[in-house]
Amino acid sequence: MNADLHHIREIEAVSQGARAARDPVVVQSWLRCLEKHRLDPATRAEAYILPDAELRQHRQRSEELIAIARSGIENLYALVAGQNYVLLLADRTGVTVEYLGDEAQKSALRRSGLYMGAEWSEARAGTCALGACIETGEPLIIHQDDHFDVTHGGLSCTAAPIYDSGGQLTAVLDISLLSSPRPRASQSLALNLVRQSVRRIEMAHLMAESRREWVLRLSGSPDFLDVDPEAAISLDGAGRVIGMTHGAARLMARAGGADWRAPDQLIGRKLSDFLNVRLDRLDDLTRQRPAAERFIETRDGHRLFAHAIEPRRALPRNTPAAVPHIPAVLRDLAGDDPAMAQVLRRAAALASRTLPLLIEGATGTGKLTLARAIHAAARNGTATVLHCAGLSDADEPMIFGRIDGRRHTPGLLDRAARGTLVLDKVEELPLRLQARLLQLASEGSYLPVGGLRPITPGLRLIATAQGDLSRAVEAGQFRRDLYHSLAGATLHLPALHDRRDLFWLLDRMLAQAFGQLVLLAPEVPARLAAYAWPGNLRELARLAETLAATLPQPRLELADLPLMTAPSPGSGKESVSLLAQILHETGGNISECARRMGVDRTTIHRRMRRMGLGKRR
Ligand SMILES: Nc1ncnc2c1ncn2[C@@H]1O[C@H](COP(=O)(O)OP(=O)(O)OP(=O)(O)O)[C@@H](O)[C@H]1O
Repeated sequence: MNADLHHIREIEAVSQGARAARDPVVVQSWLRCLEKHRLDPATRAEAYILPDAELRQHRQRSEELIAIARSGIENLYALVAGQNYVLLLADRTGVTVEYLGDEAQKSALRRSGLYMGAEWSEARAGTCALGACIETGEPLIIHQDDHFDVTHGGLSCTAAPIYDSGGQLTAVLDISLLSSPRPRASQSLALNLVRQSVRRIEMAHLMAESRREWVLRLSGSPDFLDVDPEAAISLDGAGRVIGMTHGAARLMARAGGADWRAPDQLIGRKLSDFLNVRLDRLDDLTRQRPAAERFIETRDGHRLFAHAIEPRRALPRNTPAAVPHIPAVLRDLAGDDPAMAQVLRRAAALASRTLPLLIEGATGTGKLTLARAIHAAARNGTATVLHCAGLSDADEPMIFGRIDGRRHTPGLLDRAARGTLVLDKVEELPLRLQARLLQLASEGSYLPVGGLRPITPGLRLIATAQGDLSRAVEAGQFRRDLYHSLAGATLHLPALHDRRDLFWLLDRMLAQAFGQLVLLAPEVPARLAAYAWPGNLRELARLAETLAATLPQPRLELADLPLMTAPSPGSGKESVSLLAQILHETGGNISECARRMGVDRTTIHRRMRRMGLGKRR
């Protein structure tokens, strides 16, 4: 019987209750394919690769995870170098958002779906390691004809789930081979490696999140406790669990008779429900004492070794969990605006990493300013800006330097070494220079003009683009490979008319330019809010400068404003005072009103008095 037919018959037999000589996870996945996903084993489906725009959305949602997982993935890839393994990081829907594979095998890998953007959900691809791992939440191997669809019958795939610190499955790490030895057991080492990488990724994630909390790291043996622990738990000031690695979730579930699949049975509970540890004795478990003396017991009687790590800045006991630290250079870029707060939180998390960043936004939204602030927040060296608009092929030596015989004329990249290179308006880069920059973006090195040996300048790359760079890719104006290399993480800056901190920004700009606080007449805010600000922050900054030069006194009247004719999209607020409107929307809640307008409560009271608005209930 032909092998494909044999495979289909085996699946049919399993569906009718026959016992199969297969790993039970494979059998259960086959049954899900038939019953839940309604797939037909006789229908072949090639690997599905998402269109670019959709992939981009998936990558954006996973950016922080990719940033944290990247070094773990790279280490794993280095461990299996030369053995034809491909590494895929998929989000929780099964879409590959990060990929490391051999360039030489690229087209074969793409055809087989071991590639960026491939969707490996069980519902789409049938039994496969990524899909089955998402369905079961467990590490597993799907080897050759374990795959439901015969199309994937040559692949051997091993995957382990990555859980976030709240206990939710957030991604899957997969290590795959296009062709592998016949015995399934050949992949046992791969399973251990991928498990270990995932454990370290989760650990790095938890540690990055928990700088201001106590973290308790645990291990069955004291030997690797301080360098490579098995599990970790973060705690609030009252000794309640606020975060955990998956290893810790399993351990606590076992110790406390809870279900690790129900994280709410673990998060928020007292640590003492699971471990015999007193919160006031955590100090005894720090590295002040030798690891072998730091043992504790679980509630179900297992001995573990523990390593308690103090909060970076201790919080008073019983205070709620602290907000992540955002360096002042970044915090200074916005008032109280939720979209900006999110951008700045992500920027702070990404600042100290080497991952290339892409900052997108309309003209004047502050892309270059943000790029410089990210550099200032974390890196030594200088931030060098390459203005891509107006560059031509003739600028190659200016950028890459030139080697004539033994003479090296350094270029901009040499001068930028060990700092940050900002590629400003990268969408304007001519195609030839895009090709030249690809090596820098993907491998970190470049060839000077006339040079034979690549130079590795140790640069962090930040690119800025006006609008959506993926559109330029789709229009064939920007290289796709360069785009993927640059967009390690993407930050989107909102347009000014969508920001809630317009008045905070204006107050600050006017105060700086005028030398003291400038009061706004009651009608002014509504007029400013009704305007579209097509030039965004640049336009606001210019307005502040002009006003500061022309205002006779520190008070801004409607008549002082220039003619501003572009109405804000959908605002219709021209005739309504913004303050009155927000007061109405918030039911007269002064604090909320102050928060929304990006000013303090006294300012609201003062403006209300000036506008003759009584305090409403
Ligand atoms: N966070 C901010 N607070 C106050 N002013 C800002 C801020 N960001 C930018 N600006 C002002 O806006 C101007 C434009 O900023 P920037 O050059 O960073 O924008 P951009 O998005 O890179 O612009 P473009 O795409 O048009 O080159 C700056 O010169 C500065 O005056």
